[in-house]
Amino acid sequence: MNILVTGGIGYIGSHVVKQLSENKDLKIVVIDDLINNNFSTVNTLEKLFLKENFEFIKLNLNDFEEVEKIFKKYSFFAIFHFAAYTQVIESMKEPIKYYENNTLNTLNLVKLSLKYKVNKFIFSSTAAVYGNVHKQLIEENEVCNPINVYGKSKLLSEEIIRDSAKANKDFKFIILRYFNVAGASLDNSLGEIHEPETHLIPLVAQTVLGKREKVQIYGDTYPTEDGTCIRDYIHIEDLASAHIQALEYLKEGNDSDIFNCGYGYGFSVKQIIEMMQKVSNVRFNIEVVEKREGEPTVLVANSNKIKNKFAWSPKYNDLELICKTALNWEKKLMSISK
Ligand SMILES: NC(=O)c1ccc[n+]([C@@H]2O[C@H](COP(=O)([O-])OP(=O)(O)OC[C@H]3O[C@@H](n4cnc5c(N)ncnc54)[C@H](O)[C@@H]3O)[C@@H](O)[C@H]2O)c1
Ligand SMILES: O=c1ccn([C@@H]2O[C@H](COP(=O)(O)OP(=O)(O)O[C@H]3O[C@H](CO)[C@H](O)[C@H](O)[C@H]3O)[C@@H](O)[C@H]2O)c(=O)[nH]1
Repeated sequence: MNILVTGGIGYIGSHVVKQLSENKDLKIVVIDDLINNNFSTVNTLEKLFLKENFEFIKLNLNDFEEVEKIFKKYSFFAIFHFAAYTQVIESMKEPIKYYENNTLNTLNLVKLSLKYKVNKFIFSSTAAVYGNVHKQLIEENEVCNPINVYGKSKLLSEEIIRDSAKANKDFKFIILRYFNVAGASLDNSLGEIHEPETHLIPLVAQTVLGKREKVQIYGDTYPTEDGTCIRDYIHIEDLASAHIQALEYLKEGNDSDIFNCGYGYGFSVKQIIEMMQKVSNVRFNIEVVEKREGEPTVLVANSNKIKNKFAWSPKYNDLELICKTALNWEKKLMSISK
């Protein structure tokens, strides 16, 4: 069974590919343009597979002709579509870049899926599609009102996928709306590599290790207990296993659906910093700076739906473990780069 994974060398895609490697009946074809220069991840993943079960193709999805050749060559059973740009601030400054990569390239993949009858489409969406929801826990049927271009580019992709499924009854999708993904694989073989890094947990880990001078808190006057924003941090291994379950769910003949991926409780920026201080036993400099543009105050998932409909029960919903694995991974990256 051939499976296409776009963005399979990235942070989340690589963990999913690793878990997919446990099923020896699958051939995984990864398309990735290596925008974060994570060549080492290609080697790590290649080692997990028999030669005939894995193929890495360095290609940009905007090369529609080449992408179509790949669809023609393999009759894909399913697609996991991770490839995207993911930086909220950049998306506000360069909207076209985001609509092209995140929306237009998704449209092309859906078009090719319909043409080549690839009927299982698993899409990486984001909690950023919700915008500022004034509820403690966000359900999937909440009205989506994204407040940044990144979130809008993903919501438009969702609509393309949903409308295509409405019009083509064989085409099924699972949209996974990830909350804040964090941590590294427990065996420390894979982790987060972003160029530049913008996510809070790896930035704090890099500060612990002396790679950065200080941690900046983007605003401490939000209407929360300690004034900093709250997010629902999900461990990467649990998020990856949700994808394996999504594929199973479609294989069992279930209908298309949308699922939040989070644990259902949130931590503030200050709580993350405190936990990193605890696990590392290192004090570091902290500076409160301006709020970031396009920043929701609280994003926490109601995760009942995924827990009830998938055979998914999170194993690593432990902030200490998330911070420890993130820190171990940053240590490894630093020792390699020395
Ligand atoms: N990391 C998070 O917290 C988070 C949260 C919500 C949603 N997401 C979504 O999850 C997906 C994966 O995120 P990630 O953190 O692993 O990002 P990442 O940057 O680590 O991985 C994305 C991968 O896609 C590739 N890529 C991007 N555009 C491409 C293109 N046009 N052609 C070929 N390859 C391309 C990159 O080279 C990269 O390897 C994205 O769709 C993102 O929007 C991530
Ligand atoms: O140096 C930093 C970095 C972040 N933050 C704060 O920490 C929180 C988490 O920020 P991240 O940048 O780690 O993550 P975001 O919540 O901005 O965004 C992430 O989660 C979103 C969904 O919740 C989207 O999916 C998006 O792709 C993904 O980057 C935010 O309140 C942010 O303001 C800081 O205070 N200082």
